[in-house]
Formats: sequence, structure tokens, C-alpha cells
Amino acid sequence: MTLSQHHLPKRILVTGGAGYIGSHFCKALAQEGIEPVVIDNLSRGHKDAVKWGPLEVADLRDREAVMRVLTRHEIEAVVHFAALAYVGESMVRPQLYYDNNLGGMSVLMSALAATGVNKIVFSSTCATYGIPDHLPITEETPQNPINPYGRTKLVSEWMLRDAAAASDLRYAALRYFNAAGADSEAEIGERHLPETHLIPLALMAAFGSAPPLKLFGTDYDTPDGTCIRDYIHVEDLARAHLLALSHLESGGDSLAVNLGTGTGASVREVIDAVTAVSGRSVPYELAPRREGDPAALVADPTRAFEILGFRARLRDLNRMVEDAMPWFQVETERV
Ligand SMILES: NC(=O)c1ccc[n+]([C@@H]2O[C@H](COP(=O)([O-])OP(=O)(O)OC[C@H]3O[C@@H](n4cnc5c(N)ncnc54)[C@H](O)[C@@H]3O)[C@@H](O)[C@H]2O)c1
Ligand SMILES: O=c1ccn([C@@H]2O[C@H](COP(=O)(O)OP(=O)(O)O[C@H]3O[C@H](CO)[C@H](O)[C@H](O)[C@H]3O)[C@@H](O)[C@H]2O)c(=O)[nH]1
Repeated sequence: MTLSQHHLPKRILVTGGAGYIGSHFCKALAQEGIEPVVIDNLSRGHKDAVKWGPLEVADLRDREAVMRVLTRHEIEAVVHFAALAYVGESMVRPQLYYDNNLGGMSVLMSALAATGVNKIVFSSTCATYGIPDHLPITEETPQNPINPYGRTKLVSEWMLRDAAAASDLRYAALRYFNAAGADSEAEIGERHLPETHLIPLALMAAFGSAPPLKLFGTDYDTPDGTCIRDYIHVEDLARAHLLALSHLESGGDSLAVNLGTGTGASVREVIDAVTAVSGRSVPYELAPRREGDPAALVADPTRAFEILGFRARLRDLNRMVEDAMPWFQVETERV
């Protein structure tokens, strides 16, 4: 039996649990002795990443299916990861994002209300802040998203806030900065299809399973001219969700908090880390700025510590790359 410091509900539904962050969270739940129920339409996820409990293959916009899953498994709380999450894709297919992310959110929330489930942890994002007027970004920084993806997440936060004001629903909106790394036992990894994220693409370029990395923009107003992001280890993110659930289960108030380390790394620093850890050079070419990319996004992580006692532990960029790498080596061998 697990001796957990967390006070967790026993029957938890994980939407998007076949995806990158959701599957890592499911493993963290299993380590707490809880068997998560996953609902995922597998549009972007992987069946074989659901290893710790049942998988219900269904779209969140299918109200009947969602109601059936909530009732059949006697769900007490939901952790809602399911969404489309590519900034670039959202700029060219905005309706797809509004339909999927807000349609899914709306059906999920009405099904929760209908079945009396009143605790939800929600995957929000630093993309809700847009181009911040100062760094680091606190939760008081104005939320002015600059792309449809970020807007769907901001509206989702508003939906939660309004529902909580009008009912007994309590929520935790977790605004992640850049998720990075992977399960240290390499049982699951980062597998976005297509992959657009920096660390995976840099590793794939180093191992020759992807073309040279395109370095998007070298003329930003940052020390080395490349964009700065706050990379947070996916295992730290998973632990933060346990803490958020535990907070809600103990009767804590609704909250919105940043999840980051408080330290930024530039694209060039990421390339250096991948070079150092892999022992291979990262072939790259300079490319124009990518539309919709703010120059620098770094979290002020104070509030998450104050309310949840959360502080990122696996803070070292090399460690994140090290944990991500085996998966890409395996992938390379499979190709
Ligand atoms: N990866 C990051 O750096 C990052 C940063 C901030 C926020 N987020 C948010 O975290 C969440 C998880 O991100 P990820 O990187 O694991 O993404 P992912 O694409 O790996 O996982 C998302 C999962 O949701 C499923 N899904 C999508 N729409 C669905 C629907 N309508 N019905 C059922 N299932 C559906 C997909 O099949 C996939 O398995 C997302 O909400 C994303 O916006 C991610
Ligand atoms: O091939 C690439 C890929 C990325 N980058 C740069 O690397 C940095 C990180 O880019 P990612 O695509 O890895 O991640 P984003 O910063 O775009 O992350 C955004 O999208 C995520 C969802 O996928 C999260 O929602 C996150 O909160 C939001 O800021 C950016 O400066 C980007 O310009 C490159 O130079 N070349």
C-alpha cells in the first residue's frame, strides 16, 4: 500500500490521458495507488500510453459518452488535459480549436454538473498571457492571448470561474509554462504527432531522425537574440496536479497558478544542453521568427508554492534533456 502525503479522491477521470502530460500524470496517480480512468479520442494520443487503468475511447464533445463514463466509474474528480495544443495550427484552423477545446470543455462541465462531480483540475497555459508587460509573469499579469489556442484556454478559465461562482464546483487552473523531459524510467515519453516542440526536435535532429532544427528568430530582444522559455519537467507537472487535487479534496478554494521553475532558457541554451547531454552536435539552420512567439516567457512560481507547497525539483535543463533522450534513441532505433 502506498503511504501518500496526498489526500486524493479515489475515482479520478483523466481526460486526454493518452497524451504526453496526461499519461505522465496517470503514472503518478498509479504510484499513489490510484487506478485512473482515461477518456481520450486518440486524435493526438497513443493507446499504448494508457498503462495504469481503463481507457474509454470517446470524444469529449459526445455528451452521452461522457455521462456514461462518469456514471459507470463513479467518478469523484476530473483532471482535464484533453485539448488541441499547437499554437501554429490554431492560427490556421481557429474553428477547429474553438470547436474542440471549448466544445469539449462545455460538454464536460455540463456533464459534471449533471452527475454532481464538483472538483476539476484544468490544463491552462502561459499562452493565456500573450506578450507580457513584465517578467517574471505573475498570476496578476494581464491575460491577453495572441492566438486562438491561448484564447480557448482563457475562455475555459472564465467558464470555470463563472460555474464556480454559481455552483459548488471548485477548480484548479494550472497555467503550465513549457512542459519538458519524460518519465525517468522511459516507460512513456513525449510523442506529439507532428512534433513541433523544441527539445524533441533538437534531439531528433541530433540523432538524425529529423531534418536540421530550424532556429526560429535570432533577433529577439534577449541576451543571445533567441526566445526564452521556462521549461518545467513533466514529472514536476504531474506532482503539481497531485497537490492541486489534494488541495481541492481537502476543501481548498478554487485557484489559478503558474507552474514553472522561475528560470528561463534560450533556444541556443537548449541546443547547447542537447549537444552536451547527447554528445552529438545538433544540426540547425537559422529561420525567420515563428508567428505568434513572444520573446520571453518566464513564470513567477511563488503562488503555487504558497497555496500548494509546489516547487519544481527537476530544474536542471540537462536533466530534462537527459530524461527525454532515451525515448528518442529508442525511436531512432525503431525507424
Ligand atoms: N505541452 C506543453 O508544453 C503544454 C504547455 C501548457 C499547456 N499544455 C496543455 O496541457 C494539455 C496536455 O498537453 P500535451 O502536450 O500532453 O498534449 P497531447 O496532444 O499530447 O495530449 C492531449 C490529449 O487530448 C486528447 N484529446 C484532444 N481533444 C480531445 C477530445 N475532444 N476528446 C477526447 N480527447 C481529446 C488527444 O487525443 C491527446 O491524447 C493540453 O490541454 C495543453 O493545452 C501543454
Ligand atoms: O523547431 C523549432 C521549435 C521551436 N523553436 C523555438 O523554441 C521555443 C519553444 O517552442 P515550443 O514549440 O517548444 O513551445 P512554445 O513556447 O511554443 O509553447 C507554447 O505551446 C505549448 C503547447 O504546445 C504550450 O501551451 C505553451 O504554454 C506555449 O507557450 C520557441 O521560442 C520557438 O520559437 C525553434 O526555434 N525551433
